[in-house]
Amino acid sequence: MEDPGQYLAAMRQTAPLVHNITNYVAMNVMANVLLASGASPAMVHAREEAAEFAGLAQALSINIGTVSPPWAEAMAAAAKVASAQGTPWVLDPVAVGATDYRRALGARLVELRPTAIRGNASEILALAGEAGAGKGADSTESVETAEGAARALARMSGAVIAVTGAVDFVTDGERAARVANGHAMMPRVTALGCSLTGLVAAFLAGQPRFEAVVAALAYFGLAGESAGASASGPGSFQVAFLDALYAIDAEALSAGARIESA
Ligand SMILES: Nc1ncnc2c1ncn2[C@@H]1O[C@H](COP(=O)(O)OP(=O)(O)OP(=O)(O)O)[C@@H](O)[C@H]1O
Ligand SMILES: Cc1ncsc1CCO
Ligand SMILES: [Mg+2]
Repeated sequence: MEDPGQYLAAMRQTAPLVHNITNYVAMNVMANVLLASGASPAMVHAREEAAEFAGLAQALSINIGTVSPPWAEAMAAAAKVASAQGTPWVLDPVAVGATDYRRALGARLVELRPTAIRGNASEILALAGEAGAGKGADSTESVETAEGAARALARMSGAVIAVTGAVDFVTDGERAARVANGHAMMPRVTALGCSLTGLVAAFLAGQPRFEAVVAALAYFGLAGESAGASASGPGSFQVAFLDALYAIDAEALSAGARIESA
């Protein structure tokens, strides 16, 4: 993909308000990731206001990590508004293969037409109806194992599917790309996948879907590489990672992105 940096520049230019209905673990990490990157996050999940707030935002992310029934109703209501208004929204199906409740909720949210779905390999396999229980929120499968499921899920749902792991895979059902940026420390820090889902939402605001998702993944992975070069473990990695998201500009992203069509 030519010039992924333009999508970072466009996102920073608009500093989109990103509405996130996310999990308790991710809230702080994700809000900091979005702020460091140049977006404007708001974590809003009450049933009484989620739909109204979705109507104000430029993008929405929905993450089922610590869901319970009132949150599920807020998620569905917000997703309906976003889809009706043409606001991009991204689903993060955390541990969707683990329980019947998550499987049913995942299927219900997919029916509400997310613009993109971002998950690890086990989650994308499970959401596509294939095996892939995962180990709670962590993947037990490689990204390559989930590529076929990702293509099928893209065609079935109409969403761009991003499967993340050592090398990320993105497809809209027709086109596909691999993003090799990233660092092995990233899965040792909680909620980075969740935070990436919010960032994907931010990049999608007003931008073409496939390109925006690929650029968001490359930017996130490149920040991971930069942080990994100086960190001595997962603790210092988190701090260096926020600094790297802040420091990387459009030129650095275009120079450092490792994207190949697949
Ligand atoms: N082994 C690895 N090497 C390099 N980068 C990785 C590796 N594993 C994950 N990543 C990167 O980490 C980021 C988060 O992806 P990951 O697949 O770990 O999400 P996740 O499992 O949903 O995380 P969480 O549920 O903890 O939020 C992505 O940018 C991905 O490319
Ligand atoms: C650890 C964990 N448990 C539920 S959500 C979450 C954050 C990573 O997905
Ligand atoms: Mg996750």
